[in-house]
Amino acid sequence: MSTDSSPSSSTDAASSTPAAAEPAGPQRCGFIAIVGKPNVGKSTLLNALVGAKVSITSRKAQTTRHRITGIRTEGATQFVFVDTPGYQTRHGNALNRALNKAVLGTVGDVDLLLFVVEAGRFDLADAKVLALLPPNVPVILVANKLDRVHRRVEIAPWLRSMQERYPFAEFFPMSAKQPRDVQRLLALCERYLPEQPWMYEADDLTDRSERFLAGELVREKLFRLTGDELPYTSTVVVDRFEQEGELRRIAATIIVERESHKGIVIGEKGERLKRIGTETRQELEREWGGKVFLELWVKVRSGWSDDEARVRAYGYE
Ligand SMILES: Nc1nc2c(ncn2[C@@H]2O[C@H](COP(=O)(O)OP(=O)(O)OP(=O)(O)O)[C@@H](O)[C@H]2O)c(=O)[nH]1
Repeated sequence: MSTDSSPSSSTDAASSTPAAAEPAGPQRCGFIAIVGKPNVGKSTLLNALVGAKVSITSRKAQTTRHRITGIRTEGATQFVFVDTPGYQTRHGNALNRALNKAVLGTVGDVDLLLFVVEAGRFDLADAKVLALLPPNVPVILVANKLDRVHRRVEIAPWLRSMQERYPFAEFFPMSAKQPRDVQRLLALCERYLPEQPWMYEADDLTDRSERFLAGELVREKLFRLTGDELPYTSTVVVDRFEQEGELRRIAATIIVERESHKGIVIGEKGERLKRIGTETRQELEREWGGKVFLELWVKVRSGWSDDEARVRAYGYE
């Protein structure tokens, strides 16, 4: 079993090569999917690996619904990351069927899988994701949130028990919040990517549009600021995105299932909705370096998550 606590000198060299330098060897490029049950830290890890905010994070489970590609180019290697929605097993409605399809569609055609769990833990929800992994793709077990494990001696026997569950290619205990761990994981991933020309420009971060990012950020603020009050079936649709010089005009609608949820989103005297808007606008302005005009609406569409056609219309398939 390799726990990769001591990366070889060749990977050290690769990880310390500045991104701008002319790559020495042949180009490498490949797809990496990050999978795992909700809330294990997939989005945090993706952002850390890419080195920029491309996927939203939240303490609330189930915030990532779309496939998001983050790209990192370092030395001669281009890592193309694919984030997947948390695998949903509790409900069988149309929204969840679409989510599960997205997971299955993503994992089959990648070069490497990062299966993320919380270090020292493995439960039924983890097992259900593990059961979906295709046998022909190498899988690194990422035991995340190691900083939360107080009794480190228990990690070795836990890793051995994990070894019996699946033929993992590597075992990697880490914390997605620890930059040194992230850099070591990147070096490890590099070894699994094929020699082939890059698919993107060296400075591309994501192939998702600004419009998409705007919707994701509204969703992030929505869930952050409503805590556990709002069910995950609420969503955001960007109705309008226009750019005039440095100014972006955005109109978005938060869609909820019940009148009572609408009240939660709007808050007392409209305070909460206002805060969701302000925080989103400020973050987008920082990200793009230009002014943003953001209009937010809240609409009730009861039963939308049970309606296949609507789920498709909102972009989940
Ligand atoms: N202490 C600690 N917390 C972490 C670490 N990685 C992630 N977290 C926290 O765990 C929570 C969930 O992280 P996310 O990145 O949103 O998890 P996710 O797996 O993408 O969640 P879904 O989108 O629901 O599938 C957040 O509060 C993170 O800050 C870590 O290494 N250590």
